[in-house]
Order: sequence, then C-alpha cells, then structure tokens
Amino acid sequence: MGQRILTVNAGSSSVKFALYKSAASPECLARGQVQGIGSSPSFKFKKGGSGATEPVDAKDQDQALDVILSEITPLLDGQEVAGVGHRIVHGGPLRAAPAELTEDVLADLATFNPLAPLHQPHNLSAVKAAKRAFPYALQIGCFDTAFHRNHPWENDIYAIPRKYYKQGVKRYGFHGLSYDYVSHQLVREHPELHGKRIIMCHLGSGASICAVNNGVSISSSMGFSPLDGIPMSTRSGHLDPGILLYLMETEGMTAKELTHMLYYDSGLLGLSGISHDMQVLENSDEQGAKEAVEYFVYRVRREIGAMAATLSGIDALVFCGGIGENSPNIRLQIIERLGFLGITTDADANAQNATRISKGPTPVFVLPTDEEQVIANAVAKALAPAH
Ligand SMILES: Nc1ncnc2c1ncn2[C@@H]1O[C@H](COP(=O)(O)OP(=O)(O)O)[C@@H](O)[C@H]1O
Ligand SMILES: CC(=O)OP(=O)(O)O
Ligand SMILES: [Mg+2]
Repeated sequence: MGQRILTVNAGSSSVKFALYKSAASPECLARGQVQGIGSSPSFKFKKGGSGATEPVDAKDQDQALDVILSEITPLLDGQEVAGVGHRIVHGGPLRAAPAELTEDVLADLATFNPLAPLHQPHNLSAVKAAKRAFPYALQIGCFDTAFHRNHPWENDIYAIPRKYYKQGVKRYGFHGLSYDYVSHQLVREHPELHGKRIIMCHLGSGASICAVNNGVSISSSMGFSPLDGIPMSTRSGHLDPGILLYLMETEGMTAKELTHMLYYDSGLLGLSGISHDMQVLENSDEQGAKEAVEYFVYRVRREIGAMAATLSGIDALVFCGGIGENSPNIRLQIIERLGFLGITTDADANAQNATRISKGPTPVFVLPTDEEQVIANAVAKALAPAH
C-alpha cells in the first residue's frame, strides 16, 4: 500500500491539487493549479515543481486534471497514492461529513448535477479519472455544503409551500471547506476570537459570504445552488424570481436557456460585456468594467450588512479566495464604507496584502484559504487504522 495523499479541488475556473507525504505525517510536498479555465489556462506550481506559470492546453476541468496527473507522476518518486480526497460542491441534504466515494455514493451525488452545473459534473468526473489513475487508493469526498448543515431554520428555508422543503429545496450554502479552514485558522492565530461572531467573504470566481457564530455557520449568501447571493464571474447572484417568469413568458426561454444565462453569461461578464476575470476588469478603463466592479463591491457590502444583522453584530471580518486574497482595491472599496461596523481601514497594510488590514475595534483580516488541507485531513482520518 502506498503512502501519499492527493487532493483535487475543481472550482469553476480552476483545478487545484496538493500532494501530502502520508496519513501519519500530512506534510504538503507540492501544490499547484490549472487556472484561468475558460479564458487563458495556465499551470502553476505554488510549492514544489518548477515554480513557473506556463500556458497549458486545458479547455475544461477534465483536461486540466489530465495536465495535473501528468505533472505529479514524477513527484511521486516511486511512492503510491494511498488516498485521494475530492472537493465535491453539492452533498445534498444528507451529507454532514466526508464520505467514501463508492459507486452508490457517486450515483447519489450525480443527482445534484443540475444544482451545481459549473462544479458537480467536473467534481464527479475527477473522481472517475482518479479511480482510473490510482485504482488502489481510497477515494474520499469532502462536501462544500457540510459546513452549513446547522443553519437555524429561518436561514435554511424558502417561503414557498412546505412540501418543497421536505423534497430538499432548502438553503445549502457552499464554499464550506474554505470557511471550515479559515474559521479554524483565524481562531488558531487569534485565540481571543474563539466563540465570537465572524463574517467571512470568500471572493473568487464563485463568491459568497458566511456568518459564523461560535464556530458554527449560521447563514450563507449562497442557497439552494451556488447561484444565489453576490454576483460572480459568470453567475448572476441574487435575482427576483419574477425576472425568470417574465423571460419564460415573454421570450419563451427554456430551463436550459435560463440555466446557461444564469451560470455562464451573467455576473461580472454579463454586466461588463468585457470579461469574467476581476483582474482584467480592474485594469480596464471601460465604463462597463467600472460598473461591474462597482456593482460587485456594492453587493458584497450589502451582504456584509445583512450578515451583521443576522449575528446582531460583528467581532471580525475576513477576506479569502482569489479576489479576497489578492485585490487590495476591491477590499478597500468594500471596507472603507463599513465604519458603522467599527471598521477603520489601514490603507498601507491593505495595499501590502497584510494579514490585518484595519485599525478600528473590529479587526479585518486577509487569510489565504486552504481547502486542500481540510480535504487532506479528512483523507488522513479515513486512512488511519480504527482504534
Ligand atoms: N490580483 C488579483 N486581483 C484581482 N482579482 C484577482 C487577482 N488574483 C486573482 N484574482 C481573481 O480571482 C478569481 C479566481 O479565484 P479562485 O478563488 O482561485 O477561483 P475558483 O473559484 O476557480 O476557485 C479570478 O476571477 C481572478 O481574476
Ligand atoms: C461553490 C463555488 O462557487 O466554488 P468556486 O468559487 O470554487 O467556483
Ligand atoms: Mg474555489
């Protein structure tokens, strides 16, 4: 039996991987990603490997995974892979903990493909590819939805006839692996925040806000699907459902056409008409780009206010995800008008992507997320001999 643990995290614009030494010693040996899927894909080692960013031919997440599997083979150095951990975006109503990805579990998870079309099919095809590449490895699924399974009922339900709630039409919430990591890391670094009210903003290609009280998720801006909440790269975020009825009635749009519009043609791309990539929009002088950025900032600020009301206050605010970790400009625009929550921006610290970017009584942190570490821990636990 081999030693190594591999993690695979298929996001909407990237496939991230990490390789860990062993279950007994989960030290990260290498990590990286294929990023920019859908625009200009490139492969980047963040740790280990060549360290360079190189353009790659990866039109979708499946091809991105092929690139990753060929890059990690030399890194295995003759060692076998004992376990592969997968980020699975939708776990449905039942899954509150990681699970072995047997054929039965995979069939159940495939029923959620329509609820997360940018992720779930890629997550599941990554499992198939990993089973082919490492047939003797234990395959473990870690669910984005699991972290949110303890929402109080009013943040779990929609005001439509109750029978749909019983059928699973409820607020699931996503980015749970990221929030699990960030909330624990925050308390490790700042023990005084243990048990406090934290608002976390995961701003990447997909983006959401999460309110945590005493370590437990109370509310997520994402709901039944990863479409809800703030606008994203190509996803609309919150909409009046009346718009969908109107488009169905007046334009005869089908479910398929609406799905495409809401998941692929909306958000930053739809608003700007230029790009889905926040970096491109920030560097553009065009009016459409400026307005898309402004709208994104406004909706994040509005959602932070809603989460503060949900928690009856806020003890810390945290940014993570590709935009949250790397864009001082977006963070600044979001927090400079949050003085009413006790936040005073430290502009210099923010410009340097420092860990703490505020001076006032409510601290604001930038904490790089590590979904891979949460997945690796789950695989290590599953591989550990039973006591
Ligand atoms: N320096 C930066 N400034 C602004 N946006 C950035 C920066 N670096 C990365 N991003 C944005 O982060 C997003 C990708 O975030 P990430 O969390 O990796 O995505 P995914 O949802 O695929 O996991 C892209 O929209 C990219 O434009
Ligand atoms: C759930 C989700 O939107 O994930 P990502 O940000 O990785 O696309
Ligand atoms: Mg992601």
